[in-house]
Amino acid sequence: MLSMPSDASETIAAKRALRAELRERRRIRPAGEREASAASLTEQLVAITSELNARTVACYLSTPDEPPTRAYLEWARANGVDVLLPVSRDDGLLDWAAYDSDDEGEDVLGLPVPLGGIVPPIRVNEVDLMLVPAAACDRSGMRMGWGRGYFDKTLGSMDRRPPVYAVVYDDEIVDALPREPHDQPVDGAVTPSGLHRF
Ligand SMILES: Nc1nc2c(c(=O)[nH]1)N(C=O)[C@@H](CNc1ccc(C(=O)N[C@@H](CCC(=O)O)C(=O)O)cc1)CN2
Ligand SMILES: Nc1ncnc2c1ncn2[C@@H]1O[C@H](COP(=O)(O)OP(=O)(O)OP(=O)(O)O)[C@@H](O)[C@H]1O
Repeated sequence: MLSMPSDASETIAAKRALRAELRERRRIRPAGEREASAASLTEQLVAITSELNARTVACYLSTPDEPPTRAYLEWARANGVDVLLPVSRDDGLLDWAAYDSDDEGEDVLGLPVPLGGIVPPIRVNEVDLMLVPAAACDRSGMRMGWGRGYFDKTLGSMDRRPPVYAVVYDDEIVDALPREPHDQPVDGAVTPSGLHRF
């Protein structure tokens, strides 16, 4: 792991290097390991949703390399839990769409999105739980994403924040991450091995 950088440009470079390493690690993660962890990740996502008695959650539609969320999303639909999913905009902000059909398209960055309607942006302020994608998080709760600041801006603009949990693989919880002033912390992480509160 990299040493802690001291100034802003070093921090940005350190994040970039770490993201490249994490992206590669996800890319080469053996399919067998991914599949073996999928069921326990789903159980953990269901457990935190049930524990918080969440009626509405924000989550994401996973890409093949990300910790898989689709089985959880199906559970949510079958159990009357409303789900909002992010749709990247090219101005750096997120729209949110309801998970109300299996039809998928791609957003401006090529990420999977539901083809249901975009909901009024205020709705994300009313969710009971946010399950956010991340590249890594550290034991103090710092989250590092994929480098466009979508979730920092979303979380930074919310005045009443629900519990926010990053969804990552176990080896993506690290001791310390390079940190910039705008970085928004999370309350914990959900991994295949369990729930981690920071
Ligand atoms: N499934 C899923 N949906 C999601 C996210 C996600 O992480 N996963 N997002 C979570 O925020 C948003 C999209 N975020 C993105 C952030 C960066 C890049 C990207 O292309 N990054 C550059 C590297 C930039 C850098 O290192 O500075 C790259 O990968 O080449 C793509 C999407 C919204 N939807
Ligand atoms: N609240 C904010 N207001 C304005 N710009 C921001 C804000 N948060 C982040 N940014 C900008 O977004 C860029 C990416 O930020 P950062 O590297 O922290 O993203 P990230 O957390 O990895 O990405 P994401 O949230 O999309 O997963 C930075 O260059 C930063 O200047």
